Amino acid sequence: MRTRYATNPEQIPTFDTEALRSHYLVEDLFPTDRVDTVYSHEDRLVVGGVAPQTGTPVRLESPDALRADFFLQRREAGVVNVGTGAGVVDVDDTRYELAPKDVLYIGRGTRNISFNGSGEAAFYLVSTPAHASHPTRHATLADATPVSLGEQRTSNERTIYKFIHDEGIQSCQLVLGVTELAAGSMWNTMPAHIHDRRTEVYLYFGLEPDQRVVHLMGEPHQTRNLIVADQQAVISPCWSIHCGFGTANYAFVWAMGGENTDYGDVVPAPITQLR
Ligand SMILES: O=C(O)C(=O)C[C@H](O)C(=O)CO
Ligand SMILES: [Zn+2]
Repeated sequence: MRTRYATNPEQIPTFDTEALRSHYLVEDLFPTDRVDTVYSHEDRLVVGGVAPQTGTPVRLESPDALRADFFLQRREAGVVNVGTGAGVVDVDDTRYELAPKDVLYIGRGTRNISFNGSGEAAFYLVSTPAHASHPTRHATLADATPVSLGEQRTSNERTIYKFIHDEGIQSCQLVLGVTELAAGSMWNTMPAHIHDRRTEVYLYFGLEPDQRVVHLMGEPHQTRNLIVADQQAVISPCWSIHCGFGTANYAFVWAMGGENTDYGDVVPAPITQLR
């Protein structure tokens, strides 16, 4: 398990490109037949990934840093298949087949979780501390709450699929969904926003290997950029905007943890005030 400590917006002017990347960008998150995890001290979010290849079940072990008997002893998790084909997640005695972009919410107290696939599935995991146990739920894009935003004129036409939120799959604090950009639209989350009560992580996927997303972060009056490749994540502290534009089409998983599960609890960062 890798660790990322929390940062303060006053540090941003002192960070060069490498410092920005080492604090906020998560690379190499999908090793073959092994689960990798990153523990962020921003709201204690854990992100993880695995690309199961051989058909052998890959078990989610509890890293020492959690000091737990099993990974979800005091946590809940959302899993999204960000690969190109189906894969299987075994949760205790139940088997879930996840098509690309399917989501599985796994409640606190679940002891045994393993990932199976033969090369096409890639499982992304986001976990937050949990004080109660909610039922495990599998959902497809068709089950999610879709919200259409943006327009072609501003190159930000997109559909936001909300899966885990206060009016969808119930959780303690995890909020999670998937956003798809319309063909020809490049901007996500523009106009941007911040949410002081929640940390957010974006995981970009479905981007061709030779293309990139330019992700903007920082306080609205002091922005920076990170150049992000396919299947890489960006940690966004509560004081930071999080938006980006791709050099080609892409999708992303957004996931939050913190004070509430109210998707709408955001403060807009108007385009004209960005610097
Ligand atoms: O394109 C968008 O706009 C988003 O997907 C925004 C995210 O859902 C988000 O940042 C939620 O706080
Ligand atoms: Zn947000």
